Amino acid sequence: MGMGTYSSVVDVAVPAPHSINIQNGLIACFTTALFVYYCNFVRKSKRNKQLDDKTRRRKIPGPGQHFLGAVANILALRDETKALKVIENWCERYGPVFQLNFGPYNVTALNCPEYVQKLLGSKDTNHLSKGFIYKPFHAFWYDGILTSAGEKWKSRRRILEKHMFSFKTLVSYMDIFNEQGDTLVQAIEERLKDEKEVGLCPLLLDSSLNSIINAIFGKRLPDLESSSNAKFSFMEGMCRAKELMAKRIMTPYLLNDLIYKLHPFSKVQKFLNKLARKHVITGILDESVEPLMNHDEQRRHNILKRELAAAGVSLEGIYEETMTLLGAGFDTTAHSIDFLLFFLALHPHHQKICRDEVDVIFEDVDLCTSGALQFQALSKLKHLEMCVYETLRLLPAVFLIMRKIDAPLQLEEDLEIPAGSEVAVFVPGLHKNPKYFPDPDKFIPERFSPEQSNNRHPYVYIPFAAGPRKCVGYKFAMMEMLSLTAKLLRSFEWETTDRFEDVVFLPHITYTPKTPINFLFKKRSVTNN
Ligand code: HEM
Repeated sequence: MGMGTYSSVVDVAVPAPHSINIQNGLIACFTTALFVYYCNFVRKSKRNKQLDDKTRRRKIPGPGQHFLGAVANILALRDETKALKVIENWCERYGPVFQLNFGPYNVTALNCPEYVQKLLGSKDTNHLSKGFIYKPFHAFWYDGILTSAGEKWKSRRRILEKHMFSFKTLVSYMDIFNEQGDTLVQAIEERLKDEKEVGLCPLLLDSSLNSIINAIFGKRLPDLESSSNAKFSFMEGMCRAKELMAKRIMTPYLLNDLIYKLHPFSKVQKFLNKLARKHVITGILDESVEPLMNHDEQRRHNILKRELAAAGVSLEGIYEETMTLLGAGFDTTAHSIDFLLFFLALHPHHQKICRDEVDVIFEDVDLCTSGALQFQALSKLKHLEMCVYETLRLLPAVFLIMRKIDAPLQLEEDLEIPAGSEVAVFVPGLHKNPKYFPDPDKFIPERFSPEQSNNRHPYVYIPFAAGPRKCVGYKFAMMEMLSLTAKLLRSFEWETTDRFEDVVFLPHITYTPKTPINFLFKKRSVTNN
């Protein structure tokens, strides 16, 4: 979400003067709401204790297992610049399973591949619903495939897999990634005229949002923004929505509907929702706004709308899936590319191996025609692919996965997580476990060579999750990361003045650098066939 680029959600302050009237009545309402929240908290704590006594036979350790633990844990995570490190430390300290009270929520964290497989690999529909942290997502993406469950989730997922992410459709996206790669190269060249150091985050966010909009609708960001006539850009709205979601998750009393309704954040949410609707309905879902399209784009044109409508999904349903795909796919991929370029800058030796690999491809007319990478070229980028995997191991954009289980989850003979529990997987807990990845903080792409990864447990490395709810866009994201980085490797060499240990990552739904990572690019002189 490029927080160095976009100002904080608190200063959105867009719905200005009359919001002050609301705040006058707010203090009285807030006291009432706090009381309701407290009652709810006591009720839930009692219920959790009953569940514990009834079903668990083994005592599970964890931070804050005392009278004020729920509050102590909130305080421990309050500083967002340290929150990710705090959870990493808990994972290291408490081992394969631990218990965590977070305000009124009692969370069981699974932290070893065997247990994680039991949860994420389960096909039992009672284990597929999402946990409480997804509540703020509903406010913006409604009940789209990321948050929905049951039959609705199953049928929509089937449609997306069949029509948007099938092998044939994925191959047709290569023209999008080529176009975005060339645009990115040009944009960097432009920036180099005035600036020595370039932060790529805003360019990458634009690029990945464009890729998804083009893939789903055969349109581009300017099509969407010019037709809607809104003052705030769509991108700015999306970034602020994510920041607001993150703030709500980290402040659990805001997950209470009554308190949230009275809080100024809900006003900001309404404003952002109105903005998104304006952009998306008039800019992309409205067929009367016809963009300029090439042949592939015409074939794909409004693929999501067409296929969902054919399955009887209403316009509202199409809107929620559109927002879900745009929201789930844009900053995850953009930040991952930013991190990959950062690691390649910090490790010039790996950058060189990747560039040599890319040069061979660009000089082969079957794999790269007139500078356009062909789909089959991507499978030749072996070292680059390992670098992508290693980047996603060290900085998995989606660091937390949660389920609310509606049936007990048996982990061991004497260890059962009761129905109704909130169960979490903190991805870096697995990815940084030295038992599976020796020297876990080091960037060593060779860990993902076939020889080194063949015997690894399949649930120890899960940047795209795993099992039935694995990321539906993971192949799309991999293609995008490989193609864009290949284009950059062909056109530039780069370094960075930043040190890894100085970059602060914030838990803003996805791993987000607090300030932009800066690059020093040097243009290469190469001519493409
Ligand atoms: C590097 C890029 C990406 C990463 C690391 C990533 C990671 C993930 C993870 C870990 C999940 C599981 C979340 C959970 O169960 O709570 C997920 C789900 C999802 N992702 Fe991605 N993702 C990426 C890119 C994309 C892209 C490009 C799209 C769409 C174009 C996308 C769409 C989705 C959707 C719709 C889901 C929900 C799937 C379901 O619940 O059935 N993601 N992603």
